Amino acid sequence: MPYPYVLLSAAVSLDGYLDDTGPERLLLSSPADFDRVDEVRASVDAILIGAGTIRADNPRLLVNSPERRAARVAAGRPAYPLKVAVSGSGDLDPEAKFWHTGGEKVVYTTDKGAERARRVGLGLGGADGGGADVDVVAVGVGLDWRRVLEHLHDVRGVERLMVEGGGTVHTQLLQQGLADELQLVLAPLFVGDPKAPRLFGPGAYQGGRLRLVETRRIEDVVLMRYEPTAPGAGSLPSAADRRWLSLACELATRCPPSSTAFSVGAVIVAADGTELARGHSREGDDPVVHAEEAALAKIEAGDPRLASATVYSSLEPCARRASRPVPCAGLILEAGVRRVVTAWREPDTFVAGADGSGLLAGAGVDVVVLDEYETSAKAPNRHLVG
Ligand SMILES: NC(=O)C1=CN([C@@H]2O[C@H](COP(=O)(O)OP(=O)(O)OC[C@H]3O[C@@H](n4cnc5c(N)ncnc54)[C@H](OP(=O)(O)O)[C@@H]3O)[C@@H](O)[C@H]2O)C=CC1
Ligand SMILES: Nc1c(N[C@@H]2O[C@H](COP(=O)(O)O)[C@@H](O)[C@H]2O)[nH]c(=O)[nH]c1=O
Repeated sequence: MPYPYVLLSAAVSLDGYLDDTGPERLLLSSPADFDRVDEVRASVDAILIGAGTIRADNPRLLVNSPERRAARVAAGRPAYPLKVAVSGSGDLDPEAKFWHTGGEKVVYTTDKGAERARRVGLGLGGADGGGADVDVVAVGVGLDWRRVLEHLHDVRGVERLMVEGGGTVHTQLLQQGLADELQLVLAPLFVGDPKAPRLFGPGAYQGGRLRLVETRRIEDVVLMRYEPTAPGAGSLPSAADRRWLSLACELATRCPPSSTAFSVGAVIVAADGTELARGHSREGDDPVVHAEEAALAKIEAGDPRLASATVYSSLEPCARRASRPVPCAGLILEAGVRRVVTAWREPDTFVAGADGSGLLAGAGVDVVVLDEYETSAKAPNRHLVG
């Protein structure tokens, strides 16, 4: 199920705090950085915050620039992005500015939280009750982030989601592998108060390093943009899974053309997000080598990282082949890899009933098919499959 692209945005002090404990919101960004944040807001379909930030900051979360709002409208979009809040308790002040400014609003909350929110007038559609255009979505006894993202994508049409904190929300989205990008601004000041909120709390983060994609000086602050790299676990896809699979699809376009074989790309990634190898069909001087085979051949047999690695392949690994004794599904099993992410199930073009995914799953491998990448995986094979 596709999710929106999730962009986490925050500003922190040199000692890692999001705010101080005073009554006013701490301004960490510089004026030009606040303008950059406004630009990012104008580029997204929705902005999400946790109820803690509504209670602490009473934010409006608007696109402040009239020019940017006009450009959105000219492009057929609403002037303001959808505003999204999450709350377990439903302890939401109906007078908060969040509900009375900007465009549409939605709050995801528990069944009990929804009752409480409705008791104070949210979601009732009253002209002056604060519920005017707030959609209160009850999600059951607990809030499952995947369900929230799915709902935002499928029901509200959100393709790009900006998350503006606070720390509780950022921590969960990062730890659950649901963040596509982190935009972090480092401000040259200290908070020094251990009671102040931190950006990231304790818990299980991805091992290894995130990918640094950009640094930018903006007046006296520095913007750093990172992408998480760690594969998901088991059948649950992570945001990084999508990025790696997208790379596999891109590698497929580099294959020497053929009218008798598919063009496929593959990447093998360790559990901590380190790329171990990549390959594509017919690479080097080998006219029959497959992508997964080419990638696996670059890793020493018995490499201890293989047991917890993920193989990304634009087309599912082959189950049978004439040109080699062992098909790619077999090579993956021999290598001890236990997780495969693919975009496209093999059609009957060359081998009838090929079921590499079934073969792998039958041997206990987690096979994840992200069919939203199928079109991209097929692109270099259009002459074969139409
Ligand atoms: N410098 C910056 O860039 C930013 C700073 N901030 C600062 O961060 C602070 C607030 O951070 P924090 O207190 O962590 O609050 P958050 O904004 O992260 O909100 C946390 C609340 O969101 C709800 N929530 C989050 N996850 C779940 C879940 N899985 N299930 C149910 N409910 C959930 C809960 O609401 P409930 O309690 O209603 O159940 C929870 O208490 C403020 O001081 C603010 O100024 C905030 C954003 C950006
Ligand atoms: N303090 C702080 C941020 N705080 C974020 O901005 C929100 C308020 O926005 P607005 O309603 O437009 O005033 C606030 O609730 C929180 O999400 N953001 C940043 O980029 N840099 C900062 O220094």
